[in-house]
Amino acid sequence: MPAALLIGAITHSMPEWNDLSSILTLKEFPSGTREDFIRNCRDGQYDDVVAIYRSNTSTKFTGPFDAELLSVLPSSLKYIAHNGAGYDNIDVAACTKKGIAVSSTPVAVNNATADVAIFLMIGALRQAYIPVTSLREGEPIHLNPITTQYNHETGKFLGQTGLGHDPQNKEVARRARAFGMTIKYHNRSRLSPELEDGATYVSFDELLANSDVLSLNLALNASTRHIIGKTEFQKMKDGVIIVNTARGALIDEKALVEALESGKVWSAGLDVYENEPAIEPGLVNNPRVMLLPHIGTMTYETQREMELLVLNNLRSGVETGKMITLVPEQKDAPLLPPWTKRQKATPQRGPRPELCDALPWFRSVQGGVYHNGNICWGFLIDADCGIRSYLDDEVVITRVGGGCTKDADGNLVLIKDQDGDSAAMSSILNSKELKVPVGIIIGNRNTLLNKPLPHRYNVMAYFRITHVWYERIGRKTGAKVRFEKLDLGRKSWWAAKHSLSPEKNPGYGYATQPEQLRCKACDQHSIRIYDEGWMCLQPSCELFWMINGGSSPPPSAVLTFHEKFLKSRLSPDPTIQPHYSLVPDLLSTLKDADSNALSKRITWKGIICPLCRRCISRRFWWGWRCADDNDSSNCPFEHILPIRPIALRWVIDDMETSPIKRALSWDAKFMVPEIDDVSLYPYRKLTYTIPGVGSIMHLVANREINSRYNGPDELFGQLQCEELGLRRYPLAQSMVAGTLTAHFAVNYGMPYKYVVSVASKAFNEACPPILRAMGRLTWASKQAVLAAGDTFFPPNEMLLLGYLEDMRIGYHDDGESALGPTISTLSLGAKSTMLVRMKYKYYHGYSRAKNLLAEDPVMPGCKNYTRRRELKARLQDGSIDREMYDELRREGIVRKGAGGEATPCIKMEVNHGDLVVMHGEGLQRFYEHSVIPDKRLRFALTARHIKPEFVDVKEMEKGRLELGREWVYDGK
Ligand SMILES: O=C(O)CCC(=O)C(=O)O
Ligand SMILES: [Fe+2]
Repeated sequence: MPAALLIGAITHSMPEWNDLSSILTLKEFPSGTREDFIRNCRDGQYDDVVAIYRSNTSTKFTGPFDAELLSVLPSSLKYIAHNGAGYDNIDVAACTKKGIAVSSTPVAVNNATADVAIFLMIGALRQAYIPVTSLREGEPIHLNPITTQYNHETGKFLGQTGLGHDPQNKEVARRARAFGMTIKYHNRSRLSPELEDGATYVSFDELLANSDVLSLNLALNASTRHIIGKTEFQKMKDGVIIVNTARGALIDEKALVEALESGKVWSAGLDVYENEPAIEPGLVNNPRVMLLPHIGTMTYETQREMELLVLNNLRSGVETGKMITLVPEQKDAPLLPPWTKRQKATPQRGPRPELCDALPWFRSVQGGVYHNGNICWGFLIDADCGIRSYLDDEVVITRVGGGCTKDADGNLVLIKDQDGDSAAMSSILNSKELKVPVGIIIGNRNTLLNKPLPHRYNVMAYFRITHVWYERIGRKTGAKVRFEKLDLGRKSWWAAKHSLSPEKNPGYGYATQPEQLRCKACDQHSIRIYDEGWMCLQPSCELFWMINGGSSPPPSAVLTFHEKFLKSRLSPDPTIQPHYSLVPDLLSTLKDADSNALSKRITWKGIICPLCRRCISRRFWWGWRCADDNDSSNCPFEHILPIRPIALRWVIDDMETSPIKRALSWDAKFMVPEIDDVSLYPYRKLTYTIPGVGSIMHLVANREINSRYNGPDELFGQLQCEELGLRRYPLAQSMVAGTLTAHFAVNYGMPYKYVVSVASKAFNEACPPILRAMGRLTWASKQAVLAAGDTFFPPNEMLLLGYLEDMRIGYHDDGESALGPTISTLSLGAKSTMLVRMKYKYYHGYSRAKNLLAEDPVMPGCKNYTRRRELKARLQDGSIDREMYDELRREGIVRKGAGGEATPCIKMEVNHGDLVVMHGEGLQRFYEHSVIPDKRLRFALTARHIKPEFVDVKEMEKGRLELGREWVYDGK
């Protein structure tokens, strides 16, 4: 069991901490020194720790969680649940880099801290310290010498400053409003009206100049340290009142002392200090300052609420992979877009399939445009953006891919004119018309940014399509598109460090419009794109691509974009909203999903790692793991789904979960089996025989068979309770490296080369349901082999497949040199359709590459059967020679297109409990099969005999299987 470590103490929620012991080993470091703590880490005492509970108070035992401390913390650590609204004693950036999630307690403290802020504000306004102490010191009532400057708060401005959406601001504001104060605030960006709640947004300087009371409610970090210092005090009103309940170091304390002494600041109310626990003597000695010993959150309710929030964060991290109140730096992480990794030498994981798995708005594993329903949702810019492309902080200009070939120098050149008719182009035009935001991904082969990109694929942002037009590219007409970032309110992650934010960029603006002229030949408007001059952009116009309506095209292929075209911006439009999250958070939707939801298609799609933001495909039955199999240094994130067994009732529609006896009718398009209700009673035995090739025996189960003790009904439940080791592997032959199979698989017994990447599991490690199924499969194989009059070799290998909604196995054969001729399958759960068809090359007599088969078997049912059989007969009787034979056969090759696949000859509905046995080597050699389950949970257990001479002796042991009495099946 993984462990959690408590540093320091929990005062009010010890029972809840102890409750965690059901999922975690609990360890404690109640007090000590940094040296002690580091020693414990180095000694390996915390090597199983995945989560740490710490607080601002416990910092005195360990010192800050800085890079030094992080370097000794165990590599298993994934979550730091911090108790405190401030967390400046944690190096969040270093944590993020190491894939450690950090949470704080922002909300719990709001009310208590806001109370203290108001208490200090009134105390400071009335300079309460003076009368309070004078009374205690025996001064008579009414002889108090001070009349406070402010005797009523009405009408005073409360200037608040805050960065980020800190709800504490709101609580202070709400209280201050009750005293009749007006609220102004400053933030990095303006809040939405409902968060603003009547407060006025002003610049930082305005806030300083107009506030009567300035209350600080913001987090401390490098850019907010000393945000109030000498210069800021100078900008303030004379007699201003300063309140600080956030962090001491926001104010330069020495400057505050000076400002108090000079009278610039009338009084101050402080709960926090720059160098706690030390306090600047100039403050302690000044009776106009109200001082509190950092009591902002010191109420029982707040303390308990904070502790519970920390524990909930910790639990949620461990159980779901996501903390509830992650620190904002990790929440937004604008500098960490979702990404996929560079591909390794062995393509275990392909970057492109992982990207497309995780992003619903970019499911295109090939090509640069993702469109669906004639709408473009996503766009990839990688190596080839074409000539005259452009990229800056907010604008992307690129060609629309497709229609290209490589020339002798390896450059892509257009081979045909582009127009609005292609599916990609029309989807782009639609998205422009319908104002659909398009997500853009940038690949690291793109050189427009002029700096290295962090990952193979990087998600940029949502963009709007502003212009689509045509240009002359080489000898052809090519389409171009200009995108503009949707959210101009914040700087892009790919922007250079020192580049200006969009609002401050000179020349940028909604007022700037590209120039537009009407063509004198075609009377159509075209915008001016290039500095070199205006050109008509209508491909059909005689003046298309002629500079300034003259008779010559631009002098050079390299052109400069016109300033106005680059700088113009569409006005912001709040009605334009992306259809999908740019960074989807699938995990958050699965927290309370039931088992049925967990078998849905969406849950076997990819997620974005909440720690390192990598796109992760679902490779494991149990959930997602970020790290590669053989790469332990990687991100520690994994998410285990709370999978509970799905009832048979949910996957089978038949009224009582399966018929007493199945009614039958066959579609005349397919082969009709031979029916035998007697020899394997209570099974109905259906046999499909392809003469000279092989046979398929379908043993149809029924309710009686399925409901028996340890029968299919129970097996279906039992399999779901075991950790079977099911996972998805990369498809061996795939257009895109790393594409995973659309089903989960695991092998037991004799290993054979079909399984490339994992050693199979030995039968002596197999759980009872596997062995029980093996008993059934052995029985079924034997029936089929004996019926065919062949020698029976008991199966010594099993492949277990798991299918969730929409998973399937496409056409394939099971024929490998190591495999014997008999393959039997037990189906459990949802019904499926199994189709069998002749392989392409035997169907046509030539391969997909149009190479003639050396030996064409010319089987019944193949294409042009009569003609091909006749030709073959003529070759055999010597009336034509081989050359002639080949020449005549070549005439039959379909020149264009795929030539079509064979139509399936056998179609079976395979139900829960049914057994299917394929027997005959030719069935795998000449035919192929596919299985399409009925969208719900299904298992298929396939057993074969692997010829021992093909197996490594060291592995032989795994295939040893002596079916004990309890596993043997008798056919009932
Ligand atoms: O899912 C099935 O029923 C059969 C799967 C299959 O064809 C195979 O395991 O090779
Ligand atoms: Fe198969």
